Amino acid sequence: MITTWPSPAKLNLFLYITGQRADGYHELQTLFQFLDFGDTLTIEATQRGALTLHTPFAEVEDENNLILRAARLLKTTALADQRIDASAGAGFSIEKRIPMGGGLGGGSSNAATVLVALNRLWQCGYSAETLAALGLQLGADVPVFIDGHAAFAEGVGERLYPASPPEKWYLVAHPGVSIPTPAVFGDHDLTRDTPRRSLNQLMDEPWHNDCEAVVRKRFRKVDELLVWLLEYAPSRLTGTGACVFAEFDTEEAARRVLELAPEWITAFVARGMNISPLQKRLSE
Ligand SMILES: C[C@](O)(CO)[C@H](O)COP(=O)(O)OP(=O)(O)OC[C@H]1O[C@@H](n2ccc(N)nc2=O)[C@H](O)[C@@H]1O
Ligand SMILES: Nc1ncnc2c1ncn2[C@@H]1O[C@H](COP(=O)(O)OP(=O)(O)OP(=O)(O)O)[C@@H](O)[C@H]1O
Repeated sequence: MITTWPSPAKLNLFLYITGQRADGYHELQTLFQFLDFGDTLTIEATQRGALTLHTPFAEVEDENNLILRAARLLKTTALADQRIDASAGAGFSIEKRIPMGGGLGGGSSNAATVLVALNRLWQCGYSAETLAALGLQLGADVPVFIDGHAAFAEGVGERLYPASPPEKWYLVAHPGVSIPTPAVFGDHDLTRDTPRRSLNQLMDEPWHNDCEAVVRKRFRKVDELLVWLLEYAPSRLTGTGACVFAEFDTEEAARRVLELAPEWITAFVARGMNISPLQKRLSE
């Protein structure tokens, strides 16, 4: 049977770096919200054993593609736990809409959707907590996509507390450059000592992203994009970039600005969602 699954994008509505662990990873305080915009995965569970991506990416070898890495991880784990046998297989196709290296979490989201969907299709019976722990091996943002609820996150993003920020309309814009996460986390000038605050305190204060200054300094196009957007609405970087978002109370207001966008800007309008489209699909 062929099934289709949403793989939504996320925004980091704020992102603060409060320290660095001994292993080099950065301690964050961030607020995740999903978008009603994302990729669509088509998955066919088979009994032929193989895990196949029918729509390979030009930019990523199959071996490294998070779709297949997530599928392999679940298969190995479920085989070891004797929840499936070696004949469990799957074929995947994806309609990719989320720009890569954009700070919209596309790779993590694809991995989460694969874990959740195969857990259902292969009837592995793992809990969301177990899937999130597995997913964390693939990327820091996988757990929030599995959890499916907007969340305040601490640690490297693995300690999640459900949150319900306003579901605003966003103009999300891509400046045409791809920014690797390690390039930003490795920058000497990055602010790494923002004091930790409670969620209540954070919700009451204006929201920022500690990666923004470094990204604006290193990537002129991101700076130009923010200068342009800030004329119209409060705007920030998401994740480690390259995408930025401007927030609006209505879809019409966001679309009016979209129409004014210069040609070099790729942009779309989407709504913030506190329950992810994947979560909604699961409860159908
Ligand atoms: C910053 C966020 O975009 C917030 O949503 C994500 O936490 C980044 O997640 P991601 O792109 O999936 O990043 P990962 O693949 O987990 O990590 C890539 C690299 O970034 C650095 N990294 C990542 C996350 C983190 N909290 N501290 C780090 O220092 C590490 O060098 C790591 O090897
Ligand atoms: N299925 C996939 N979709 C997107 N990227 C993938 C996938 N598989 C592997 N990757 C690799 O992972 C990298 C990071 O992808 P991703 O889209 O998660 O980053 P991002 O948008 O910067 O998000 P964030 O930094 O917020 O996690 C890509 O640049 C790509 O090389």
